[in-house]
Amino acid sequence: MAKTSLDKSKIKILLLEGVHQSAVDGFKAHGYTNIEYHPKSLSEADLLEAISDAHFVGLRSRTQLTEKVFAAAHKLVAVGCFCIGTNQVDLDAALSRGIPVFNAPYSNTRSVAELVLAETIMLMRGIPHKNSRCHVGGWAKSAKNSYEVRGKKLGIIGYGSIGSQLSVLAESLGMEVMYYDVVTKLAMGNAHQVDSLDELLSQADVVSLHVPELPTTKWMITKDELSKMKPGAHLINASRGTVVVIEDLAEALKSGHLGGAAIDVFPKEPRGNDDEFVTPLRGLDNVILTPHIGGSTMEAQENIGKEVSEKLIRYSDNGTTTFAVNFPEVALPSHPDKHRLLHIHQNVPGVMSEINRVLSENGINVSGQYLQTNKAVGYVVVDVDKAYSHQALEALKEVQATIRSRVLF
Ligand SMILES: NC(=O)c1ccc[n+]([C@@H]2O[C@H](COP(=O)([O-])OP(=O)(O)OC[C@H]3O[C@@H](n4cnc5c(N)ncnc54)[C@H](O)[C@@H]3O)[C@@H](O)[C@H]2O)c1
Ligand SMILES: O=C(O)[C@H](O)COP(=O)(O)O
Repeated sequence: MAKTSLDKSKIKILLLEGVHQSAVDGFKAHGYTNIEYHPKSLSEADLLEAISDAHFVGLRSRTQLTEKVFAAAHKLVAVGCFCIGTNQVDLDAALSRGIPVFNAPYSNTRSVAELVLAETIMLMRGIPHKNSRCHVGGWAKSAKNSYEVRGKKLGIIGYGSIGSQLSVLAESLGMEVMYYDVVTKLAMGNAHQVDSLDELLSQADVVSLHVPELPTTKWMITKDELSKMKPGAHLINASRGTVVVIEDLAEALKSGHLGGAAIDVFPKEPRGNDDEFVTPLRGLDNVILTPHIGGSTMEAQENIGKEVSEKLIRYSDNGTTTFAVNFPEVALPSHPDKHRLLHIHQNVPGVMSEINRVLSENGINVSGQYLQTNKAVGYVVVDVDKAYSHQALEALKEVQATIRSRVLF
């Protein structure tokens, strides 16, 4: 008799880095009960073991999914980044194995923008120093180097989801906003785009970084860029730790060239809350240090948990890949009364005709077919009568250039 439902208890979901309970609830509500949950990231050795029989993995910014890890993940079907950044995942290694990667591109953007706005005010008022004096019994009551943000210049590097929201919030406080981006971006309110990074650095009272980690943003801010900032200006980085050469920043702060900094992300971050945090910025009382919590609010984490688990569940149940960051995007209708075959192959000429040939040679009637490709990979979805799905899957496996195929009941 044809199988009509998948045994979801056999599908292992590996959740790392304390992703929100909303993700666990989402999986369970859809019948996925085999969930291995870890409140922090795993060492590489533990990760290799845990992922070896996992079908889905959910992680945040700390876990590195390298080529080596993918090579050990023999059953992996999809990856969920429960955050914005996907730089911790080797997206090409995933793609070459037919593994889509999903993320949550918007859910924590407001949280980051709010934090940066607050830090802008704190830095302009010299609060880090005043706060630390009070904590040791001092009393630094003074207006020296303490300014309103109204009328001051905020320079935003990277005017995407976070940068543009920050722009609106900062303007509501009367700040003049300028931004630098490699793409021409529509200005929010009265903000204006500048032509070069140098132009922004030389004018802004506060510079805030909101670029993704890319080869082109790696070590984007070195002592050269810092030296171009106005004396007494402040730097905020809540993007990625590899964007700023942290030793150079420490020097610029110690020399007094910069007035202060607020740093949320670091080239080296501890694996969990029990590990020591080491940075040359420790002990500088004009610096706000936060443990990569720009997006860590209850609202953001709950929303991210729901959003990414939904994307993984939709892919698992129905094959839909919309909003995958590395994979051909296919939005699929439900498939009542049919079985659905998913076929992922290298994107070379002739695969579609071969698929249709093997299906027709096996006498399989196709009731729906969907295709999308990107540069490297093609993704074909075929709906067939239930009685034929096993035979069709075997036939599809014979197609040359197949990376993987599976059936949804
Ligand atoms: N601290 C945290 O907890 C936290 C939370 C969320 C996101 N982030 C980080 O913030 C980054 C930005 O988030 P987003 O949602 O605004 O991303 P986004 O993709 O919406 O925007 C990024 C912008 O940077 C621009 N850009 C790319 N390269 C550039 C360059 N060399 N110079 C100038 N501009 C450049 C892009 O054109 C884009 O407009 C994420 O990639 C992530 O790494 C950190
Ligand atoms: O990319 C992101 O969304 C942020 O860096 C947040 O990462 P986290 O989930 O590890 O806090």
